[in-house]
Amino acid sequence: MTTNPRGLDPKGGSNSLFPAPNSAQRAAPSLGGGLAVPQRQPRQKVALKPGHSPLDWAALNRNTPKHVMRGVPPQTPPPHYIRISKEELKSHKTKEDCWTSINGKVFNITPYVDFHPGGVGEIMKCAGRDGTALFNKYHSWVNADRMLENCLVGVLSKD
Ligand code: HEM
Repeated sequence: MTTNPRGLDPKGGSNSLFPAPNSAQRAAPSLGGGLAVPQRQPRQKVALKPGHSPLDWAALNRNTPKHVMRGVPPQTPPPHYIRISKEELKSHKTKEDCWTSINGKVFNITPYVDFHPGGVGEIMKCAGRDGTALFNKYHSWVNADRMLENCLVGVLSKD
């Protein structure tokens, strides 16, 4: 049987494998030559409580008044008027009353904690303090501003 130059068999026979079984473009099965492919640890999946998917989080945001998500009285001025000191931030560090700061913004993450795909233990590491570095270490691609927009309490003061 003849094959074309790329080793493809137009009739789809056993020669049609591409890349060819011994090609350098294939990942090496293990030891013994070929390309070395770094083996990643399997992702540790966290089981969230029922009703805590990202879609449920979106629904909660749609159906809950903003001041409730912010955890503030209804007449509280909008977030850009509210300055929050580090001391004040520190006083909100329990699961029932949990704030964190990311990129200078202070969020009430109390309603979000049980929705966190990385688990409660992980997100609580940023409770009551600036969580920017931890946040970026694990998932700099996640858009916290968007995900937590209704939970924005105010702005972290510089002093
Ligand atoms: C308010 C802060 C946070 C928000 C909004 C947030 C949000 C998220 C989101 C959306 C994911 C899913 C990402 C994906 O599947 O691509 C995730 C996963 C994760 N988060 Fe967070 N997170 C926050 C804080 C933290 C902190 C402080 C830590 C660590 C100390 C952390 C550790 C993780 C880990 C380990 C995962 C799992 C990553 C994986 O499945 O590979 N997160 N988080």
